[in-house]
Formats: sequence, structure tokens, C-alpha cells
Amino acid sequence: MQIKGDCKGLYGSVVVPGDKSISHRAIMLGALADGDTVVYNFLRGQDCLSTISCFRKLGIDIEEFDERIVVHGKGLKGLRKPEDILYVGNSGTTIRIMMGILSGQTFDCVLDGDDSIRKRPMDRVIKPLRQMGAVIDGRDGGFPPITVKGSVLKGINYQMPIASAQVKSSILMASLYAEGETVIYEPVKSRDHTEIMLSYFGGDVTISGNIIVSRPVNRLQPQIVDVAGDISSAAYFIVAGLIVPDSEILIKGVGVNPTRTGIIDALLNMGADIEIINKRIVSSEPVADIRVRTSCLHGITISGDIIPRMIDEIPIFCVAAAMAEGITVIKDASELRVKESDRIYTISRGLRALGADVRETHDGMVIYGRPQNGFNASTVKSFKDHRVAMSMAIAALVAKGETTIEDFECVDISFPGFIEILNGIRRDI
Ligand SMILES: O=C(O)C1=C[C@@H](OP(=O)(O)O)[C@@H](O)[C@H](O)C1
Ligand SMILES: C=C(OP(=O)(O)O)C(=O)O
Repeated sequence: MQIKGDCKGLYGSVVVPGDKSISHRAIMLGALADGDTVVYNFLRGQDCLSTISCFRKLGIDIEEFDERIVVHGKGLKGLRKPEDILYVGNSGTTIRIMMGILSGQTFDCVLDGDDSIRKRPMDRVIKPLRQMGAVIDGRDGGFPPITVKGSVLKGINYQMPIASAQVKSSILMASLYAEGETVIYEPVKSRDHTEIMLSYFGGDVTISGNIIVSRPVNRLQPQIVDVAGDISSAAYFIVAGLIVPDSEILIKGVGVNPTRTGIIDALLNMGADIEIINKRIVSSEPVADIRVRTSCLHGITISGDIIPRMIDEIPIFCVAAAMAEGITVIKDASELRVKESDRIYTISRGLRALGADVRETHDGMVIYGRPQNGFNASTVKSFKDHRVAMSMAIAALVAKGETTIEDFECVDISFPGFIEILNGIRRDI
């Protein structure tokens, strides 16, 4: 993909596709509910389509219409043994949360994914699920393919060693099949869409601070789920609107669940002109419109609790940091090393190719903002990582000349239509 630089301004309003995390969960809980769940604004990105494909193989009828998806749920005990392996493509969320669901079934199955998934650690999920009684294994102790033998589960008390919504959600799904209560202690609060949606579907979940208690229920109630716009996708336009001169963008209908808004808090601390307006609740999740205008940003340090609240946005945050005055330091973000790519390495490498001064540390980066000669166009790798590809596209807007981003089609994993929306608000195209 070629991206023309020297962008003269971005102007207008955009609507980003539905939230990836919420879309996955709507299919999963819809499949386990007794009856039809209707999902509006479902994200038709490859990751969520992988979730649909896995549940179809498990015997769930899922119909796709233009504006909605209908999941014909068969109840907690309604899944049937698949005839094939369950292929999750590039989606960590699909494989990890499904491991929890499949542990409590009465049949065996195998989960596998692409080259990137085969390198991602699954022991973080295997360990607590085994404590619950699951019979589950991975290649070399913890990598896909994963085999799951359905078994009888019991509730556990689990202190999570890392903040991970995928691990938490996998345990919560298994808790639906476990005898007794499951208690999860999170070191730092991670996104809570599973807890919110489980309650919405009639599950028995209580949350107090970082402690979540779940008890099994006899049935889940099907629902209408209107998926909020994905703040992770909105983040590319938020940063673009801040760093491209003469810009003003309104992003409509974005999910602003506080466990996801770390990127907004971090950018506000850098001096960003961001307004959150028209706040409302949609299907139990907070949603708002976000207005951004070109701003003079300055460097900051981010670490600790804010990191899980913006984990997927750190690549695009690095682009903002590289355009800010002064130094930005990112700490406590070693989880980035086990995403679709090692994002500490891949985003540092991409930004350096455009002329930024970025140094890697074991758990983050140090970014010396505003390179003297500005950004200069180059050919950069996406490493087939959708978040790196889109972050580089935004950085390319403020480079001199035309940047080439390799393997750009990977953006379809989370944001089909990204480039069309971006070109639609460029004043110079
Ligand atoms: O639960 C989820 O939907 C997700 C959780 C996060 O992963 P971790 O749980 O590994 O932090 C995030 O990076 C991923 O894109 C989506
Ligand atoms: C890490 C991501 O997703 P997943 O873990 O589901 O592959 C992401 O979308 O940035």
C-alpha cells in the first residue's frame, strides 16, 4: 500500500466499525444462550469471522444479514463435537476464550491458527483451566495446536499473574460449566466486556474492584447486542487528527468503557485537544462521540495501571509520541512482545525507518520526539500485524514523500475499510 505524505489536513466525521472484543463475545455468549441473539454493528473483520466459523463447526447456526448477525443459540449444553479442527486464524481472543468454553464440554477437539498464533503463549490459560479440572494441552507445553478433552470442572480461586482480559474471560467461560464459585483476582484491571455481557445475558457475575466472582447458571438469556464502535480503531483517527496540521475530526459512536480509554487519558496528558461528547449507554456499554483537533503534544511517561487500558493502542500512541516535543517513556508493557508481532520491536523498527529516534527497552520504549528533519517516506514492513500496518499509515501522513507499507491487507483482521475512511477525510485527495 502506498500512502501519500505531506497531508494538508483531515476534516469531517467518521464512523469506525464495531468493537472487536465485544463482537467476539456476542457470538460466543449468543451461541451458549437459549434462543436467538441479534447482533448489530458486528465487526466483520477476519478475527471475528474466525469466531463465527468456529461456532458453526460446533453446530451453531449463524446467519449474516447486511446490518445484523443472528446467532441461533442452543444453550449451555448445545454445542456438538466438530468434525474438523477449529481454526482461529490470527485471533488470540478466539483461541484463548474458546479454550475455556471447550474445557467444560462432553467432547474433544483441537484448536489451531496461523503462523503468528502458533507462536503465542497459551500456558497462561492452560494453567488455570487445568486447576479447574480441564484436560488440555499444547504443543511444547503451551503453543497451538491445542487439544481439549471435555471434562467435569470445579470453581477455583485464581490470582492472575498478568493483567489479561483473554485469560480472565477464558476462566469466566469455564466457570459457567464449573461446580461452585469461581473467584478471579486481577493484578490490574483489564477490559471487562465479558463480565458486562455475561450479566446482560443473565449470568451470575459480581465485580468488586479487581475481584470477580462467577457462579454457574442454568441458562443464558438471548439478547439484542448493539456493538459500540471500536476505540482501538478510533485511535488511528484520534492520533491522525492530532498530528496532521489543520485537522478536525468527529468520530461517532465509539465505545468509551473506562477499561479501554487509556489512550485518551494518555493523549490528554500530552496536551491533546480531545472532547468526549454525547455520552450514552448502548447494550450496557458506554458510548460517546469524540472530537479531535490538531494539537501541540509533549512527551510523557506511561506505566502501570494505564498499560492494560491501552494495550492495543500503544503502536499508534508511539506515532503520537514520535511527533511530540520531548521524550516519551513507555514502561511495564512487555505484553506487547507476545501480540500478533513483537510490537516493541516492530513499531520501533517502522518508526525508525521514517526517521524517528526510538529505543527499545525490555518492557517498552524511549521515544525522542520530533526528529530534526521530520519524518521521511520509506518502505516499511507491517510484519503482517494489523495494528503496526495502520499505525505506519498514520505516521506516513506526516512524512515527506510517499511511504510503502508491505502486507497492508492484514488491516482486514480488525478494520476492513480503514484506508477508504482515511482517504475520505483527507483534504488533499
Ligand atoms: O479480551 C480481549 O478481547 C482482548 C484482550 C487483550 O489481550 P490480552 O488479554 O492478552 O491482554 C487485547 O490485546 C486483545 O486485542 C483483545
Ligand atoms: C492483540 C490483538 O488481538 P488478539 O489477541 O485477539 O489476536 C489485537 O487486536 O491487537
